[in-house]
Amino acid sequence: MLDSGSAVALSPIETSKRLAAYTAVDHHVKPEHTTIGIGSGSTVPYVVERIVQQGVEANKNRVFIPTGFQSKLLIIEAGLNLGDVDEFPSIDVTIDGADEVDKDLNCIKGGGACHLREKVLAEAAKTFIVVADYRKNSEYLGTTWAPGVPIEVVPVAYVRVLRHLKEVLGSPNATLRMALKKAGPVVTDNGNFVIDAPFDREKMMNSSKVLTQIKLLTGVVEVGLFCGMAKAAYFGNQDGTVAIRRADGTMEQVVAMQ
Ligand SMILES: O=C(CO)[C@H](O)[C@H](O)COP(=O)(O)O
Repeated sequence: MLDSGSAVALSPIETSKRLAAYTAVDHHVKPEHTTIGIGSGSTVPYVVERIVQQGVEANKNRVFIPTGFQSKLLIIEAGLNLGDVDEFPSIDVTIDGADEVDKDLNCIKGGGACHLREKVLAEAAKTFIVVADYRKNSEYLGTTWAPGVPIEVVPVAYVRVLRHLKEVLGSPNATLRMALKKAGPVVTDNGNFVIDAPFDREKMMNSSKVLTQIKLLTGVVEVGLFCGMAKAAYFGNQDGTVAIRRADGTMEQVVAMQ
C-alpha cells in the first residue's frame, strides 16, 4: 500500500501530497513526541510513510491514534503501535489532510466522512498540522471544494436538518451524500449519515458563524469546518516546493527533502 518509495512513478498530484506530508513530518514529529494522531484521506499515507522512515527505535515507544477505519489500517500495516483517544486524550501532534484551507487556516474537512473523529483528534492535539496538495490552498473556503460543508447527522434527523439547511440557513443545494458502491447513503464509522451543504462566498467568508449555526441543529453530530484549529498548513507545489502557512500569519516556501 505504501509504495511511493518503490520504483513506481508518482503523478504530479501525488508527488505534491508526498512533499507536503514529508515536510510536515520532518518539521513536527520530533523524537520527544510519543502520542501522534493520524488523519484520513489520500495524503496521510505519505505521513505514515515518513514516520516509518524515522526508524524502529524512534517509533518503538510511540502510540499512534487513528481518525477512522482507514488510518487504523494504515497504522497496523505500517507496524506502528495503535492506541485510541479515550486512552490517550492528550496528543502531541496530529497531522491530517483537508479538502480546502483558507488564508486564515480555516479548513473544510470530511470529504472522506471522517470529520467527527478528525476533529476530536485535532482538538486533543497540542499541535494540529494540515497537509495537502496545492489545489487545496484557497483564499476563501468554497472556492475549489464544490460539494460544500460536510455535516455528520444522526439518521433520524437528516430530513429535518436538510430542510433547515435549505430553507433557513441558505444552502438550497444541500444533499444527502450517497454511496458509490452500495445502494443508499454513505454511513460513517459512527453509523451516521453525511449531508454536503454548499454556501455562497459571502457566508463562507464567515465560516465560524456557519459552523455555529449548523452545529446548533438537533441531530447534527459534527460539522466539517475546522476554524482556528490548525497551527500550520503544508501545501505541496508542482515545482517541488512546499508552501507553509502558519497560524501566526507567517508564510514560507521551502524546498522539500525527499
Ligand atoms: O477530511 C478528510 C476525510 O474526512 C480528509 O482529510 C480530506 O478529505 C483530505 O483528503 P485527501 O488527502 O485525500 O485530499
